[in-house]
Amino acid sequence: MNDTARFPVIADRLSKSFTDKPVLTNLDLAIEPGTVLGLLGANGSGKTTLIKCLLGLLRPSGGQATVFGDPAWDLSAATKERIGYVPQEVATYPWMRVRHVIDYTAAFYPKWNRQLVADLCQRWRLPLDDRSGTLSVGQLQTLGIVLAMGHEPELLILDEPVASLDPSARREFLRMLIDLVDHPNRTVLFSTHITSDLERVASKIALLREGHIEFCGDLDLLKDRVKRLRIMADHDLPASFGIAGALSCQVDGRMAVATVADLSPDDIEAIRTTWKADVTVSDLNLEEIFVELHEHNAPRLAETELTGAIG
Ligand SMILES: Nc1ncnc2c1ncn2[C@@H]1O[C@H](COP(=O)(O)OP(=O)(O)OP(=O)(O)O)[C@@H](O)[C@H]1O
Repeated sequence: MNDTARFPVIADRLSKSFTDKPVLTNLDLAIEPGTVLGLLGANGSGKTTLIKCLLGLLRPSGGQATVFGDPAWDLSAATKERIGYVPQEVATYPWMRVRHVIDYTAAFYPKWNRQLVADLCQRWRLPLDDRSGTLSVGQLQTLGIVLAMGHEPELLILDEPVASLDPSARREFLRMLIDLVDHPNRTVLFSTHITSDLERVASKIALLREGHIEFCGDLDLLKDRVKRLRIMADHDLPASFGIAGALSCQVDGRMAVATVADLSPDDIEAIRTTWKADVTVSDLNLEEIFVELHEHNAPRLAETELTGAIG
């Protein structure tokens, strides 16, 4: 089986620049079927650009992307029927009533699950008789989700779909997402800044930084790779104290707190003996890892698998 048959979504050395500004640079990504892939990146890192390139809404400057084997820039109607997309800003015809927006969208699809749509509208209390132009931002976002779900897509691409949802609507949405992927061939690409949502529903995480996918894999693997060390030496540490490859390191007298990636147990033992120090190792949550990587302008994670667990 070739890769395009195995992976519903592939980006192969995908690049996208706007005039002379590179946003994506030789980006590689392959999403396995049945995955909820959480896409995480700083504002302006290129998440929407990547999503639009995958959907054929932007033409790449280099490389290529395929969705269900079709070139993303030239998706067939049959492939489009297998995709649901919730954009960052949902646009509808503002003069249409909500129920007419739904009927109008349903008319484009040979298969439409009216019961599912009715259930979702009821759960989210969508005012079906209101004109869509009068909906609040959050209501419009739920309508966008309903419209993307009606044809029961195999691939659902969500670009910050929950930013404006209230906590109960967000919880409902996450529950629905969990139900949705309880199906071996359903795949979800989910871009959001709400890391706790990703910890709840994402089976894999892709970190987008500096135009590349810096890490793509299980959240647990990412947590295994990035750890916090608290080092207490028996004498003051020099201001120049550092750990090779540390993402960040703060020194205060005898104590140092460092965030490290891919440090081996031998490296930790070396710190203990060199500095006659107690070293405690702790886990970080996804938000802390994200902040470490972005706020401290940390070096990129090496694209290697961890060879030995730290701890
Ligand atoms: N049509 C465009 N023309 C010029 N520059 C653009 C265009 N679209 C996006 N950009 C630029 O590309 C960069 C990436 O934007 P993009 O919207 O993909 O980021 P993002 O990661 O989705 O951000 P956010 O998290 O804030 O939504 C930004 O610097 C943005 O200004």
